[in-house]
Amino acid sequence: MNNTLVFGGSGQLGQCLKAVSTRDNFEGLIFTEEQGANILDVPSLELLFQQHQPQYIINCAAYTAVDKAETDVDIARNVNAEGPANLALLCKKYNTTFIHISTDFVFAGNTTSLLSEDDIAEPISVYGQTKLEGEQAIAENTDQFFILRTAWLYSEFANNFVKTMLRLGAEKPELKIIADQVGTPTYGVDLAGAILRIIASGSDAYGVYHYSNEGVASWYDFTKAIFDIAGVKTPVLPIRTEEYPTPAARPKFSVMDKAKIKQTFNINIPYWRDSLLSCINILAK
Ligand SMILES: NC(=O)C1=CN([C@@H]2O[C@H](COP(=O)(O)OP(=O)(O)OC[C@H]3O[C@@H](n4cnc5c(N)ncnc54)[C@H](OP(=O)(O)O)[C@@H]3O)[C@@H](O)[C@H]2O)C=CC1
Ligand SMILES: Cc1cn([C@H]2C[C@H](O)[C@@H](COP(=O)(O)OP(=O)(O)O[C@H]3O[C@@H](C)C(=O)[C@@H](O)[C@H]3O)O2)c(=O)[nH]c1=O
Repeated sequence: MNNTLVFGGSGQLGQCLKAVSTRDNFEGLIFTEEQGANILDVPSLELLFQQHQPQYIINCAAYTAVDKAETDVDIARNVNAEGPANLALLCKKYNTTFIHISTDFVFAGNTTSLLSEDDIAEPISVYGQTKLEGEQAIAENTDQFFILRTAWLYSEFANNFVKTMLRLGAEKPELKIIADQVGTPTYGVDLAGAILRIIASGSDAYGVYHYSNEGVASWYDFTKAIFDIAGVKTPVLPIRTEEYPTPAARPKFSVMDKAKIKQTFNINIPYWRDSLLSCINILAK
């Protein structure tokens, strides 16, 4: 059995990991937020590593408020860059494999071809910049790491775009949603399954991997699908990015190539709309 410390377990992906590990009888995950773990508190982290001698850690902890990060720069950098650096140093010291989650927002989004792991990352937001700094800090401080870049995460847990749209759809007479930002929605339960598969494989094919669901959508397409599946009749109007000003810029194109993770770990990735159906069915219960 692998001893795996999970950080950020109370967040969306952390809750997906709890649900999927229970569903699949995957043993050995230790959810450190239940003991108040803070990835910025190095002495407490060291005690956790000493106590559990983990083979793996999974870092789901992050500062994810994309717009707020533009003004909360120091906090975002602490959590997204300094925290992963702390964990990487301990992973090196304790011979632990580090599984870290990053984002499509490390890319500028000014291309139109599928983004591979080797493509240049040039973030256009503080959130994206601090997440990239976190990736770099990990690679500088340890060799045994898997960095999984994912995108547009949603699930039945915590706050996310699907829940926001269902709420706004019930409150507003119509919604205006950006149609010229294109990416791929990702069901957190699918991503959690992929993370557990990497651990189960025992693989040492360390490095950066892209994982989202299959297919392509704009935020507008995503919203139309949410309403279609959930039976929400509220009209949805497609708009340009300029018509919905936000503090943080977002990539216009962030569709990722998943060939590397599929081939390395023999993973089947569901089409985004199929997974959305599963999630909305659960939310409807
Ligand atoms: N959500 C999305 O759309 C996407 C997310 N990602 C990445 O996926 C990962 C998981 O995201 P998601 O689950 O949605 O994020 P959430 O915001 O739902 O969860 C983040 C978690 O991190 C915790 N946290 C914050 N600061 C600290 C700290 N100093 N020490 C310990 N825990 C801390 C939060 O706890 P608390 O609430 O108590 O502060 C929260 O439980 C992140 O790395 C994110 O960047 C990538 C692409 C898309
Ligand atoms: C609420 C709303 C949003 N939008 C647009 C704004 C934005 O471009 C897009 C998504 O909005 P949100 O702010 O909910 O999503 P956002 O927080 O930008 O989502 C991102 O989160 C981080 C953590 C990631 O890592 C990314 O992969 C991505 O999932 O939808 C509209 O066009 N109309 C609306 O009414």
